[in-house]
Amino acid sequence: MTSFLIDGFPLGGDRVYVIAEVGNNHNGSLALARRLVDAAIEAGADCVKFQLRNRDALYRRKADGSRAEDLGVEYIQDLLDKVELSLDEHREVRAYCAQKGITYLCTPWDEPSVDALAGFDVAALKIASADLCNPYLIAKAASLGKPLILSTGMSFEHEIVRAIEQLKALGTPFALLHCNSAYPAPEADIQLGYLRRLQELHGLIGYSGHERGIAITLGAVALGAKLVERHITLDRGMEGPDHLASLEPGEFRQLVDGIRQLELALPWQGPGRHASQGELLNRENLGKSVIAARDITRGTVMDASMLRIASPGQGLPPYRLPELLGKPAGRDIAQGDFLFDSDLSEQAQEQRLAFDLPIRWGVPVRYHDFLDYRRRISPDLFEFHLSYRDLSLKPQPFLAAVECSRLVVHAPELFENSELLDLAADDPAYRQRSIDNLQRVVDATLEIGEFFPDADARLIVANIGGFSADEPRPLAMRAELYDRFHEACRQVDFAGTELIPQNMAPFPWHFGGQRHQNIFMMPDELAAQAREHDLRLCLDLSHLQMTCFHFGLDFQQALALLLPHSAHLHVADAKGINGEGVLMGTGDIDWPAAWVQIKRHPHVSFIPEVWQGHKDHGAGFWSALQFLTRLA
Ligand SMILES: C=C(OP(=O)(O)O)C(=O)O
Repeated sequence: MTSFLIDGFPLGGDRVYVIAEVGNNHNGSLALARRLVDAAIEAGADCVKFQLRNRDALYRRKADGSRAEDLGVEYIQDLLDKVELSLDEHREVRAYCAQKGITYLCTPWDEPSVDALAGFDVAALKIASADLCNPYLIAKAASLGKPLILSTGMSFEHEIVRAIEQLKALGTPFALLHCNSAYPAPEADIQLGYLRRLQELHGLIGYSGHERGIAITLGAVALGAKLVERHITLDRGMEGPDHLASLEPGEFRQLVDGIRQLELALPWQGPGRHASQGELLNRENLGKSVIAARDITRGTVMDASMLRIASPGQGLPPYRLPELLGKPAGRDIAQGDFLFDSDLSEQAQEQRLAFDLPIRWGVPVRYHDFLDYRRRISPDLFEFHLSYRDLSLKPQPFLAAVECSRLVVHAPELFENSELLDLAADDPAYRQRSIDNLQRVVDATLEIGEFFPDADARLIVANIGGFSADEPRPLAMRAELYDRFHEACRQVDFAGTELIPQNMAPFPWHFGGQRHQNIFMMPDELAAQAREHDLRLCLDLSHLQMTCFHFGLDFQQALALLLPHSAHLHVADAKGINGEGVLMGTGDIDWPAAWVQIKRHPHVSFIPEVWQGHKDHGAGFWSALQFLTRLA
């Protein structure tokens, strides 16, 4: 086991440990040292590190006390004369770090410095590259019983192996940092790929970088570095040995942000490659499928001339076309229709289906498939998912009267000119267009409503907006966003329809990409909105689960809070933060517990809203409804 804790931080996990190395960049000034601690905290570092030298012990002296050295050593010694902090000042810096709540680490450059740090209650010790080949200092540092971080710059592999063997024999937990000890280090000398070799030698590796910029250090993280050390300075132009190889605070912040992004991007849920939820959405829209090249009547044996490949990607993928050849069509397939898995089986399709469920249920439909569904099921409701194009169609040709006790219409998310519905938009003109669009949805709902004479309610589900592109809006803005939404609603003539805003997940997908949601997301806010504004909600359980997952909330508690305020449910499971709409039982929701709660609220209705449920004549919806029937 190579991982260990530094001050409670588990090294070796998904999160990278970021060390802001002050080294001597304080230039001997206690005030500057404190400012660098503040800058490191501000930049998001996990730890701030210093260097401690006992100059008498560290450097040799001739018998006469002189220190005549080569030019290079003399230059370094002269610089160090100017930039050291006294031991008392180091103690003050250590106390300042404790006060500010950031881990303090230090590199002792000699044995008396190890002794001094023994009194500092350090969480770990760093061994500089210059001491990797110094088993005496390594042994002395290990004697404190703390974990060690060792840099491997300026050394040869046999020296690294020797240090590893020494520490293993001592039983000291340690990490090894790949490093090139030039300040700044030329890119071509860094040999970042050596990280892979280092990882073979020892499982826990990191990178101590002295190059310019942040790209190479980010690359080190991509190659497996679990610790990263970079110098921090307030001004790269200052005099001192390390400033030129340091990052200024803004750059350090960019480095930390980049590392945190990589932490999200690097984990791989193998084996194999899985398409993400966002990709699946895009695959549906952009991908290709097998479709009928002409009308195929039931029983006709299919051959290549009857099939072709076209977009979108909602049917069988192109590489499965050969499986259909020689099979008799199990149904009448119209030219342009997708072919599905069910077209590969001999089983009769399109039989009627019935579900025995304790609350009112329905399925999502588009105008063009409504009559198909109506032939196969007798649900309590249909939920029409409208696109903005549908709003310019007359619904009459697509519909027939039904005896449903409820009508639900899902407003389009996207309108002309790629504009999302946003009743809380910053731009008043944009908001006005959203209001007008919502009014068009109301008008369409009234027309569809004529086919639902027995409906007790004509509900309009809407994702009402309040999202942002690059980052969440400040918390303090939420009240204003809600106010804008309510003001917008006052301008719509609902004419006997009822708007039920849908709760959203923290990162909704728009145009196949991720956004940040700011309102109608947190359970307590949703409940307060419903109470204070006499609103009923469309509660999307998959969104709710993702919200609870992201913010560490209890899903069942949130459900209990929101069911009394809900008119209608979208029922699907969710996995993690982005696995939206997965089939029940394949995600994170405890369904038996959720279903017991839902059954206590007979006023709600629901549709299964599982991802791609409509495909293959609603195969996903039927599985979802059967799953719930078994729970009921
Ligand atoms: C010089 C140091 O380390 P590195 O060799 O990683 O630059 C140090 O920790 O003081």
